[in-house]
Amino acid sequence: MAGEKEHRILEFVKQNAVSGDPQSVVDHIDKYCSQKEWAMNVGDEKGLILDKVFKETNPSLVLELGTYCGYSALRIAQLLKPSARFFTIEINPVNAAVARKMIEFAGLKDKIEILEGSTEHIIPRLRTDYGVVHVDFVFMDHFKDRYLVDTKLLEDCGLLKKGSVLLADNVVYPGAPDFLEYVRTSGCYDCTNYPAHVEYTDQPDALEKGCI
Ligand SMILES: Oc1cc(-c2ccc(F)cc2)cc2cncnc12
Ligand SMILES: [Mg+2]
Repeated sequence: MAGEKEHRILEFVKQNAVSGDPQSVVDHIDKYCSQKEWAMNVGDEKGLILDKVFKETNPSLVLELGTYCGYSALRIAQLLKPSARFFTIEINPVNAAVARKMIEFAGLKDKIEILEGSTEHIIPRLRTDYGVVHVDFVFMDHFKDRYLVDTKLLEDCGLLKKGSVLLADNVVYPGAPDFLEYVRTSGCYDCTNYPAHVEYTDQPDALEKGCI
């Protein structure tokens, strides 16, 4: 049944991590998913790259595509400046429900706005429904076949500006070849590749940064 593993991850966190301590929650998700059941969190190795790129950007408006259980949302929310706003979009209602409970347990529910639905539906409504003018930092970690179309949707909605940063997970495995081709050849992005591995494995993967 969809969602069972995600509920087991949440239960392990609630039984073992320190309530109100986001890093304890992040560490315990990594512990469970590296020792008990693999799950598609960005993980500790790629998470440190996410942290580094995020800190270099110091964004005021952050968008994540693909919340899952809230792991990367917690990493990001720990680094947000006080005035920043952070939206994360999750299409799967079971994952969104687990993420809400995970984020509440970590004590960061006031920092993170989880938007439940498709990127296709929500991105065009960010300006009218949430007052978003521009997005400074986008972490892409959702369906790989949505990376390119959602990048173009963000462009077409006027949500990206000079200085906006896209950071995409899994550009090697499972891979997002059309997205990579576009950001590297469109002439609009200055790209950097960060080689790493699929979370909790030795399978090669990478993050790709595209700066406007
Ligand atoms: O980080 C990720 C990894 C994998 C994945 C799946 C199967 C496999 F064998 C290896 C890796 C899938 C993802 C889907 N959405 C977001 N992130 C993901
Ligand atoms: Mg991923």
